[in-house]
Amino acid sequence: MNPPEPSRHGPAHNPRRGGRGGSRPGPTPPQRQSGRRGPARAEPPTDAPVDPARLAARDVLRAVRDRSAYANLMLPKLLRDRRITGRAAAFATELAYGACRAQGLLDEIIAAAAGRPANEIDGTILDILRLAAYQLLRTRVAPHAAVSTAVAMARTEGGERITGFVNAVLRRVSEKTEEQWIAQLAPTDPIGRAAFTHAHPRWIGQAFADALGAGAAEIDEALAADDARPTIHLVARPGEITGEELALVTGGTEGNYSPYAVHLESGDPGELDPVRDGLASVQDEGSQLVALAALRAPVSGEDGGRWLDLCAGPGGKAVLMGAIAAIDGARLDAVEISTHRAELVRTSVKGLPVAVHEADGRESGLEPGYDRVLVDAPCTGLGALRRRPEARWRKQSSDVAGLARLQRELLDAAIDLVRPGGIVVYSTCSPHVAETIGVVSHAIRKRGGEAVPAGEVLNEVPRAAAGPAGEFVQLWPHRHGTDAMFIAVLRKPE
Ligand SMILES: C[S@@+](CC[C@H](N)C(=O)[O-])C[C@H]1O[C@@H](n2cnc3c(N)ncnc32)[C@H](O)[C@@H]1O
Repeated sequence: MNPPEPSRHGPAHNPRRGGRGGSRPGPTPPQRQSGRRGPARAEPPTDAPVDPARLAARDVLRAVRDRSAYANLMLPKLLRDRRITGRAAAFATELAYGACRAQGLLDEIIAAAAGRPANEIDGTILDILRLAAYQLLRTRVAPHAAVSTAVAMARTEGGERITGFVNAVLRRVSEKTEEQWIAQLAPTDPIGRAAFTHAHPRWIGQAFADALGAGAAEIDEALAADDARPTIHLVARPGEITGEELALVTGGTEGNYSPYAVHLESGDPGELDPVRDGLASVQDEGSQLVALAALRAPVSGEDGGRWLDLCAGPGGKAVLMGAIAAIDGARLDAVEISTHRAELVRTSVKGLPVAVHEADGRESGLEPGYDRVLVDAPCTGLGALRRRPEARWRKQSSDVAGLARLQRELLDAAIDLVRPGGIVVYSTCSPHVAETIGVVSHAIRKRGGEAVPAGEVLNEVPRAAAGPAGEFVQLWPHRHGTDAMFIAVLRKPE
């Protein structure tokens, strides 16, 4: 079997794709490509055995489709169970995550090549076609290897009757580059086109464009960054290790904004000593900035050290706030509605001055008078799609209204719980304006108070102003290399 071949998708940028920039289609050498290439014409399939990496990727696609599994939970377990390591593990990861991210785009191309909608193709065969189409269009894998392994998998699934179909569809897919397929199939309006090109549902492209507002011309860049494999972000635990030390120990690079952030290109963070020893954990740098904003924003009068995290599970921000509370002599209450997630918070805050309460944040029963409250609200998660490969194809625009209602209620409860002159930070890992500016503007209209310019609290972060007067912060993968976190800082009227 051919050894796994690296993707053209690099880690830190959107490295797409051979053929962009006007390379002319042409005959393709059968072996590994470097840089641009023309259409990846497939050789006749041979009866190759299928390697463990492709089988693992196929099984992930199947579990995602069949059982609504999460690819980023399923794959690491499967690799461990099957003892797939090294290059093979990296190849399986690239294929599984890449094909999940690109699913909608791949389905349009497969449908065009098959002459029928993707949802009319048997699911197990569609998984195989997606996997092979991904290899043909977005990696340097030799086309004959992509096709022959797909045909071999199809033979196991459906016998000889299906191999001809799979072979014919993939041959048609391989006759064009990704760019040529996009030119043929993409809608012509700018947002529809950008969404199609960067493999996002249209409504998400529209939500990004709405949130970019005056910056909507960046839509291509924004969706491209959201479609690229993200780097791993670690957070150094304050009081235990500095960001600089963590970067040295792990070979990573220090973050751009958070003093605790370290970025790694790849690898399994669970294998790192500082992570094993509880000195560091995985947390997007944008999430670190949320916790920092909650602790840095100036309260009126003395900070009495009574802090609250109203939506704490699984506990990333509670750990960072709790570690700083330990240094500052403060105490944090952490509320979480889900039993399982409250337990995760309990485990991660052990040894810190944090009390975990399993409760509905809208009626927590906690004594009002907090100096600082963080509402890191449940949301659509549209700002963290790059870290959840299949998520963009599962979410529905109809989820937004119900979440916005819950977000307004949680923010209202937070304002009840904070003392006059105290600070409420409202954040979402979604840039959708109905979940961000819409919720905060509603609270200010209803409850009064002022928005403290979040950009002043996080003055090290450039080009992040959002909202009617630029009073909120909206982070973006393409501008900041973080998830698309929204942050508003409110001070309760005295
Ligand atoms: C965006 S996550 C919070 C992430 C967390 N702050 C962290 O950094 O790890 C939102 C959390 O709110 C919880 N949640 C949902 N509805 C809630 C409610 N009514 N009261 C309290 N927590 C709620 C969800 O279970 C979820 O764990």
